[in-house]
Amino acid sequence: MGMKIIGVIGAGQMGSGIAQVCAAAGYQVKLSDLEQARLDDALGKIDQNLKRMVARGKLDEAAATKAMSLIETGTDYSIFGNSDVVIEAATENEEVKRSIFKALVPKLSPTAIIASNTSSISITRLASTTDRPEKFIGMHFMNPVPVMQLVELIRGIATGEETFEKIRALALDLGKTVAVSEDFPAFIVNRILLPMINEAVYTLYEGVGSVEAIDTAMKLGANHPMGPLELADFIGLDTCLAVMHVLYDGLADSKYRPCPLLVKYVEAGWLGRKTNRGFYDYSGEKPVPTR
Ligand SMILES: CC(=O)CC(=O)SCCNC(=O)CCNC(=O)[C@H](O)C(C)(C)COP(=O)(O)OP(=O)(O)OC[C@H]1O[C@@H](n2cnc3c(N)ncnc32)[C@H](O)[C@@H]1OP(=O)(O)O
Ligand SMILES: NC(=O)C1=CN([C@@H]2O[C@H](COP(=O)(O)OP(=O)(O)OC[C@H]3O[C@@H](n4cnc5c(N)ncnc54)[C@H](OP(=O)(O)O)[C@@H]3O)[C@@H](O)[C@H]2O)C=CC1
Repeated sequence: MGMKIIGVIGAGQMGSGIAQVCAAAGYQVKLSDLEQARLDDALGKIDQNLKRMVARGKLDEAAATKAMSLIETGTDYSIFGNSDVVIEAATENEEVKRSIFKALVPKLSPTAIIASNTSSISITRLASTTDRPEKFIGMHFMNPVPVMQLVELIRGIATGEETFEKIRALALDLGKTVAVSEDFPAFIVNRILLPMINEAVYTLYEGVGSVEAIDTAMKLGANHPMGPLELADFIGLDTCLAVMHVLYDGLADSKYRPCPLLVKYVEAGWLGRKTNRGFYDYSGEKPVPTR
């Protein structure tokens, strides 16, 4: 039986993007977060994105209206009772994810798959906190979800082949391309990308270049679509730091040491675009470098 109903936990930038692409592909979507206000924000953002796609001729109006009508929100996990798969996209924190799975599992149908969009945390370890490690998998979308082509798939040690095939088919049906990673800290993309971003923060910290110089250098010198500091702000500095901690702890190599300046920004609550301040200040019309 094919999948029909997809649950999404966490309505931040990733959860809302995942909900959008699933609904646009015709799946029924159940989206949850801690606060209804956050869910209303997410619905607003999804609606805006779909309307932009209509304006650019990428989607017809009826399809956008249909997609919006397929998304149901709620703050209680009972909305996931008939979901075929639940994709967890809450904050990058192992304790948060563990407590979500603990509360979620009793509400699920026994056949439901749990997929985590974690950027870095061991799928094997997360799976072991549930009653269904063979039905647990890493399904790692990239940001912005509607635009980025890749989904990384990560099998935990116990992930069943049927689970893997179902989730691979889902990713393909969403129009994505799959790359398979083994279950090691931060998988493939973030094992490579986040140390680069962390190094860019060290480059700033040591005074090698200004925010603007570093981002201009990498955009024009290496043809990256965004500079590394702009990208860090886009990902969220809390998420960047969390991934560096997982790399540092999981691989026990000092080369993954989080830059103290990154730590300080997160401690200040300067998390990037989502808080209007990170390496850039986003409160005005155009982002302004802060160093
Ligand atoms: C941390 C992790 O675990 C893993 C990660 O995700 S790491 C982050 C991975 N992502 C990246 O590296 C992104 C790097 N940046 C880029 O590729 C580009 O800057 C970008 C695609 C985000 C924007 O591209 P751009 O050419 O500068 O901007 P723009 O022309 O405005 O956008 C291109 C298209 O994307 C759409 N778009 C841009 N941002 C969007 C968003 N947040 N949501 C939905 N659509 C978006 C635009 O509407 C536009 O669509 P059209 O072609 O229909 O006009
Ligand atoms: N940012 C990125 O570029 C990428 C991130 N990811 C991963 O996706 C996940 C989400 O990241 P992202 O969307 O950026 O983060 P955001 O901070 O934008 O969103 C996280 C959301 O989860 C909510 N949340 C926190 N705790 C719970 C809970 N117990 N139950 C339900 N919801 C909860 C948060 O609510 P509140 O704000 O109220 O705490 C927030 O709305 C993380 O695992 C991250 O590593 C994966 C790929 C790319």
